[in-house]
Amino acid sequence: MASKLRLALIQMSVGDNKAKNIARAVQLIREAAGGGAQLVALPECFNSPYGTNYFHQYAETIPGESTEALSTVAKKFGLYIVGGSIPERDEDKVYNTCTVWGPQGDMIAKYRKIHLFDINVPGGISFRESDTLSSGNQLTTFDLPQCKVGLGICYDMRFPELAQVYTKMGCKLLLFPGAFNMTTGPVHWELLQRGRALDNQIYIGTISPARDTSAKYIAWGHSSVINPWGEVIATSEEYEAIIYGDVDLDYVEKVRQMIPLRDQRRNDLYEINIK
Ligand SMILES: O=C(O)CCC(=O)C(=O)O
Repeated sequence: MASKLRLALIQMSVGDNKAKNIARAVQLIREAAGGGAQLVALPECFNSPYGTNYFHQYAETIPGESTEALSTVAKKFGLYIVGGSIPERDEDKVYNTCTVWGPQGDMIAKYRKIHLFDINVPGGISFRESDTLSSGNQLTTFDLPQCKVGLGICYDMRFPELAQVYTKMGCKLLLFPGAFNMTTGPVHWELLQRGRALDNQIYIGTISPARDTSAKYIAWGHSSVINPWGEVIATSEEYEAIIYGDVDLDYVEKVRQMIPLRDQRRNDLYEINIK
């Protein structure tokens, strides 16, 4: 089994014109293909500004115009694409949904954010996704030739149980499209990723939109790849950028041999269960 995987994280600028957002995503995916990426990942809400007042307006069904574009471009360049997320309409509900596309243009996974972002930090940020979004109810993984990959979206990263369960399912890479903000981003964004990577001895990739200081919700940026040793191996500032990260699956095993947490767990005293 191949042990190397080149990721490209597309930290793209997202505006209020959906067609332009989709076109920009396609353009940057093409560029990432030229850069040798085997898997390209987009940010949370890549086709719509992030905000409860936008989700219904920008929501579409799957298939729909955004996901059709991803399918076409995945096939054209023979790539895996993790389509960040879009507001997905399904009957009377809207979800924050990530779709994954294989090199033949087929949808190989669909994940609906399971932990909705409802917080209130006085003087900082107050947000209630649950005012307009419904939560998904399923963990989701997909298989690459190199490894199994687990999916989460943004706030999902705060729940260590999710990453632990994915690890138990055999994932060696977790991807979190996410748009942290100017209150929680500076303190929590990198710490959470490094924590999840280190706890589980896996790779983590996060994909943010670029920062737009004129937007109502200002994204933190700083998309990154973390290795199983807890190191940041690729990252960025807040601007639009493609971040390449080279994942080495053999290194996962090396780290697990050096610090053999998996054999030292006290499953006689505690255990993470998969429902
Ligand atoms: O957890 C946070 O601080 C930010 C989460 C978020 O922005 C989201 O889930 O979309």
